[in-house]
Amino acid sequence: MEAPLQTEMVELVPNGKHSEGLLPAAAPTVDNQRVEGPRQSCVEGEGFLQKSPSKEPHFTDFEGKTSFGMSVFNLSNAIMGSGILGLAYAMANTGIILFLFLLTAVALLSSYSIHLLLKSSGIVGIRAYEQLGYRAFGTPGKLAAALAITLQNIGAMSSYLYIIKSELPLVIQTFLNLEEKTSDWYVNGNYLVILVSVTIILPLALMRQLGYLGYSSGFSLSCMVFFLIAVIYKKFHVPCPLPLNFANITGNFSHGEVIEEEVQLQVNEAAAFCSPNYFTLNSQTAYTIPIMAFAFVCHPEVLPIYTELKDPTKRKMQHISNLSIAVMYVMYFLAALFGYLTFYDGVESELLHTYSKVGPFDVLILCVRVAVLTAVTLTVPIVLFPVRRAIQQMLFQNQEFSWPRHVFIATSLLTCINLLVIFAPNILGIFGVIGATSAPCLIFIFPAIFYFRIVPTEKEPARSTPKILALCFALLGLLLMTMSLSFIIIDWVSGNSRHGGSH
Ligand SMILES: NC(=O)C[C@H](N)C(=O)O
Repeated sequence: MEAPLQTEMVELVPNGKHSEGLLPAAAPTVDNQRVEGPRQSCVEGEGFLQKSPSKEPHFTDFEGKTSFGMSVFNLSNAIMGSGILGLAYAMANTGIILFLFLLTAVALLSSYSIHLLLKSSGIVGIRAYEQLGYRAFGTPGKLAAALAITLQNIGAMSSYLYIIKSELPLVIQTFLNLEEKTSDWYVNGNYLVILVSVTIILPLALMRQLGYLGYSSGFSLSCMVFFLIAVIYKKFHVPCPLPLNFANITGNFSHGEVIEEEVQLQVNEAAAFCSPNYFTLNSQTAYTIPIMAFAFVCHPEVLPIYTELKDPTKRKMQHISNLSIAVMYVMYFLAALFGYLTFYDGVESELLHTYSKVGPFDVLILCVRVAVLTAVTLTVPIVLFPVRRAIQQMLFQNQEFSWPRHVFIATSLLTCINLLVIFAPNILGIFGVIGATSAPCLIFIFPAIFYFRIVPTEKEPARSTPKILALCFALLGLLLMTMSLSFIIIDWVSGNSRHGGSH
């Protein structure tokens, strides 16, 4: 890859975590009402996005260098993450048609919310999500946005560590040629996740600058493409029902003489199990919107990517967003469809883990596991950077850089996330809670209310169609959030979760 391209890439952090996203960039706005002070010299990772001092990043005079194509790549990278692993489960609980309808709706709404963000930022010349919050509602607005981003990133990190907890034991089991899972510590996900956190993630998270870690953004995206190809390939090579499922659904295989009707019944049951549902509703359907919302979150990265764009215009950035969302929409649908059509109702909330039913020694699945594990392990420290920065911004705003504080925040964050992952029964809880709280805030509620406040009434009166639409959008977000949260809580209380994949 050419040097200039690399420079552009390194400025972005994968899974939507831009290194500058949480900075109070010293961007004096056009009509200078609520603008934050100059950037703190103590901000970590400064070298990660070095600009010449004469060219203080300003939305209007900042000279972006990133091409259209590279921006599509960067934004796709920001969208794509662990969310893709939960979508097949969502399809199993909605049916193909309802899933397609909901996925389309979330993708379209996501694109509309980017439109709101771009329009608001165009008016005030701001290039970070929190700053829009600050501009709209002052410090509470900024804190709310920072909190939602922090929560979203903590959710993303937890889901990554959860993947380590569930997949690493399987990889080790395969390498050690163990047919059955033993109780040894080296195949215990909880120990392994702590081990990986301490030996790999913590040292990387302690770095002051991200440096080359930024390059792994492209790597994670390639791993997910590899994962998708494997899912499609496996659909045509994994039998349905799996011997395990068949035994489960028919139950009494070995009981005495099997009379002809029983055989027929079993065949019918197997056929019913292995035919797709087009429209289903059950208690787990409540997780669908949160999983999809989680999967489409990239909104904190849109403005930084816009700032980096060459010859930026709102229209161009909207095209970039629409294209990235469209590409991810296709990938998400294919992964969900083929994952579902491989296991049908037997699919687990973390699709990759479901392949352990196929057989522990499958080479293709082993390679996918190793690739995904490497990608998520490298992504955790990158996602941790903006969270630490947000915490520093919120709690230690005007203080110099301090190593003890730097180390303390990273260690505490990792400890909390480890505990969360060890005690979380499955990844669905993470997708559910984050997808029902911070994701709707970042996608629906905040862009709409920020827009409502930021666009001046002289330009668009409060009762103008775009503003009323924006308010309806915020209300829709609030409704989805309340509904999803209530259904998830009801599901927990009634304890009838049927998802697999716990360890
Ligand atoms: N960027 C994020 O916060 C989550 C990402 N959309 C994912 O699916 O993992």
